[in-house]
Amino acid sequence: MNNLVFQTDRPLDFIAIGRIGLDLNPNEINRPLEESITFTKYLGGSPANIAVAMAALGAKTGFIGTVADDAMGRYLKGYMEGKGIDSSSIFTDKTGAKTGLAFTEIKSPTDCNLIMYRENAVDLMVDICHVKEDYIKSAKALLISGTALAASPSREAVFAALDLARKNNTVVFFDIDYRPYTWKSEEETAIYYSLAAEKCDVIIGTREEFDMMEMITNKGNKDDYVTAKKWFDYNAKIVVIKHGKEGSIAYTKEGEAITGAVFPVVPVKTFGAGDSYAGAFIYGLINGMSAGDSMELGAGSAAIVVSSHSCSDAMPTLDAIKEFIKSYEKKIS
Ligand SMILES: Nc1ncnc2c1ncn2[C@@H]1O[C@H](COP(=O)(O)OP(=O)(O)O)[C@@H](O)[C@H]1O
Ligand SMILES: O=C(O)C[C@@H](O)[C@H](O)C(=O)COP(=O)(O)O
Repeated sequence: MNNLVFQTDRPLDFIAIGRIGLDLNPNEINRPLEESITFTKYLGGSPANIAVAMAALGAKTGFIGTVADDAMGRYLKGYMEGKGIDSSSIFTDKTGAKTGLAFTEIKSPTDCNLIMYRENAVDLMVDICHVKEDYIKSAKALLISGTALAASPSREAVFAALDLARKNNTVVFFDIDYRPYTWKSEEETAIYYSLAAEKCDVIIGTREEFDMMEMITNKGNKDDYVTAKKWFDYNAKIVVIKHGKEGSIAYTKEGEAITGAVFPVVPVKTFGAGDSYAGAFIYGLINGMSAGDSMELGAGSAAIVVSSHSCSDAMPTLDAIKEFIKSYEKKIS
């Protein structure tokens, strides 16, 4: 049981809107990117990764977004379809915009960086006309992620999706997903993030992401509870603040503070922790699990994904997460 109300009579469990792009992960790891020679291409983009995570767990999943009118766009749409994700709202852009690229650098298990190529990024071409009320209404939950607020027309499309979700009792999750690329300034980011967060039921972000979002209204605050409480005065029912390998804490509007489980591992790379955590956490909540149990599922999924070379390709099934948690607990007992 948790404090969210999901409409049970919906054909889809979950829809995400926003970024879908490519991750190019070096095959020669534990060295600077300058020394990496070959790369493996994976589907990437935080909301797309979360959609893949949900589908791997068995959720009926859809996606709203735009892909390039070329081989990379076809690859990404085809990949989603291959995972059983409904692609009826994945549109092919005709303006010549290109797929956003994320080159990951895996210097060591804990020192990882990202270079994003996002000039004229096609994922930011998602437009209000791509957001259909019937589609939003067909799902129990909608996920928006912050980077889609960085520019028009994507910004307006996300706000339209938010309003339609609220009108139709589709529960809205907000993954802050702060990526400095494509934003003009930190102040601009904080303002649009806050306007979106006010409308959301569940907000998920790292401590640093909340610091960014609240830089105008809660400047200098480092207290997780003060952070969470601000959003309960609007529409939030759960606020999750992530602290990397130290774990996470969730606050509920009813006054609970839940410390999330964490299954520390020596990772291959740090990427993908947030997206896999979000996917399994949301899956748990939609399936009636408590916030604490959902956080445990998220932490198990994240431990598996950081131990793998990719994000999207490594998203685990429910059985794989349960098996991982069982064997982890056996190992440390
Ligand atoms: N080295 C690690 N070992 C095991 N679990 C991890 C590790 N790093 C992160 N996680 C899990 O992933 C969750 C989200 O990670 P975090 O790094 O805070 O998110 P993000 O990737 O969005 O920055 C954490 O709460 C934790 O459960
Ligand atoms: O979101 C992107 O465009 C890049 C991702 O695909 C990337 O792999 C990544 O950084 C995952 O983010 P995280 O889960 O928050 O670590």
